[in-house]
Amino acid sequence: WSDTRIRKFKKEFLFGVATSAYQVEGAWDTDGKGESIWDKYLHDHPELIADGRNGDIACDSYHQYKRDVEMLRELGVDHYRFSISWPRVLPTGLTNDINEKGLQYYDNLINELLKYGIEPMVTIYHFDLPQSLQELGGWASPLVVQWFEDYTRLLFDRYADRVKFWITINQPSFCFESYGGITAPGIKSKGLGDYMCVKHVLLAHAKAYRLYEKEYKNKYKGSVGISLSLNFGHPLNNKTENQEAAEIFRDFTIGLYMNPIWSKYGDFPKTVRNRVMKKSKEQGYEKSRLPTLSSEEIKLLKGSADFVGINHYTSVFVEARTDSDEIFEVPSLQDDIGVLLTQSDEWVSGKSSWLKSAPYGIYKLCLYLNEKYNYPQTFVTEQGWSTGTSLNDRSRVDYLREYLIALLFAIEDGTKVMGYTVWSLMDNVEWNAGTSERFGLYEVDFEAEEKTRTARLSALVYKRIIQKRVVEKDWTPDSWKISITPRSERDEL
Ligand SMILES: CCCCCCCCCCCCC/C=C/[C@@H](O)[C@@H](N)CO[C@@H]1O[C@H](CO)[C@@H](O)[C@H](O)[C@H]1O
Repeated sequence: WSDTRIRKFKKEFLFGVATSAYQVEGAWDTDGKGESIWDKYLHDHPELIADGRNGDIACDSYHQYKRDVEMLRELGVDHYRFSISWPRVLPTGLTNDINEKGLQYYDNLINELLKYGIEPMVTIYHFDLPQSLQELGGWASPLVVQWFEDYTRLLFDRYADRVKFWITINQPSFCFESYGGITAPGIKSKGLGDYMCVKHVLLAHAKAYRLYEKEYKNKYKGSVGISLSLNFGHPLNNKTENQEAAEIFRDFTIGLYMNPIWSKYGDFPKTVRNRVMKKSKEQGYEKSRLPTLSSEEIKLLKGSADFVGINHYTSVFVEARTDSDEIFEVPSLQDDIGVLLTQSDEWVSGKSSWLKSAPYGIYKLCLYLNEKYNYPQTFVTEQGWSTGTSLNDRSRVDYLREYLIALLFAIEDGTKVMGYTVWSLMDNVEWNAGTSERFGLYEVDFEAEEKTRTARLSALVYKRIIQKRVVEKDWTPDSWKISITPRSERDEL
């Protein structure tokens, strides 16, 4: 990015931060909340948590939500993306038992946000399925589509008058970790259960979208989208086989979710269907391990989103391999894709092993989506950087600035982006990594009873970017104290 022209985010561009219920709320069994798959998984397997800290208490946002909103006001954000815990509002997962105290908690949070002019952006599902539904088959069962629709209706009935941004599901690609035995519920069904899960997640999303479209949209005028994990695969070099390998990788990691909703003909990408079918036959399966979508399902899915939520953290290089079955488990997504992934040693590393900074990845991703899906409406719903504990998070500042600059270039080249959301407002429970990887603009002292939150350098820098709508590479704050800027003053800046 050598040219020095100053690029600005428009006034209507929304800046925000994100969290999710399991990662911040704590209060795992308070006020009638049911057990989630993450409660069970980490209670049963404490040895899997890097530093032994699970989500039982986390940031205690269930009790400290007013402090969370105060931090949002200090940052001066336009929106706050948070998720609703399904088992907190429906302890059995089904609507036979509605937990009023759970619903009240989100009422309070939403009202507190609106009181200060902060737009709530609600994720309906962020990985924490009620354990009782897991025992009935979870996301591998087709019944989950109806369960999800019933749960969603409850939320729309209760909150749609105040919530204008809805995200049905966070990252359907969770299926590959959940059914790869890596994350809750820890089921090992690679190349089979994971694909069933993807199909049902997409259908659940589409049903929720159609429900809003039919019964709530006219009245409340909100938008419903889905957040996808869209990291970018660059070919390792210009060799044709690596270019093709990168395209296959993108079909499996982007197209698998985007094609059914955003492509002209719908359905999973042809390359993915053909590849999994061929491998399945070779492996002795009569039918493809990738479930088919019926013509009604294709119709239901096509066009079922007002925006695509982009969760983008990093990039990979993709290299063609012919011997993938010797490297990866068979069957598995990795074997079906059949490529080798690497990251450059020159990319700065975050605290998470997979997280390296390659800002041009978001630019390339945006242009790829524009070309492939005809300039879809997007919203960056997550982007973030992990460190250890320190208030001086220079590497996060660099990461944020460089990615935002790359995003400005993508906007200039025609990408339709409504807003940007930093993961995360504060340090939280990073799933199996516990609190060993910190993603927060605010540091959280998990040892302290009140889970004290303190602004990091990145919080001050992000506040400044939001105020000025430009990314100033050399700006440093005079003091590390953060305080609330009244909205009226902010709007004058
Ligand atoms: C020499 C070895 C080289 C290996 C190179 C291969 C590395 C591939 C890495 C690709 C990235 C895969 C993992 C990506 C994960 C993220 O996209 C995912 N974690 C995003 O999920 C959200 O992230 C937040 C932070 O992790 C999380 O807290 C939040 O709940 C998720 O929504």
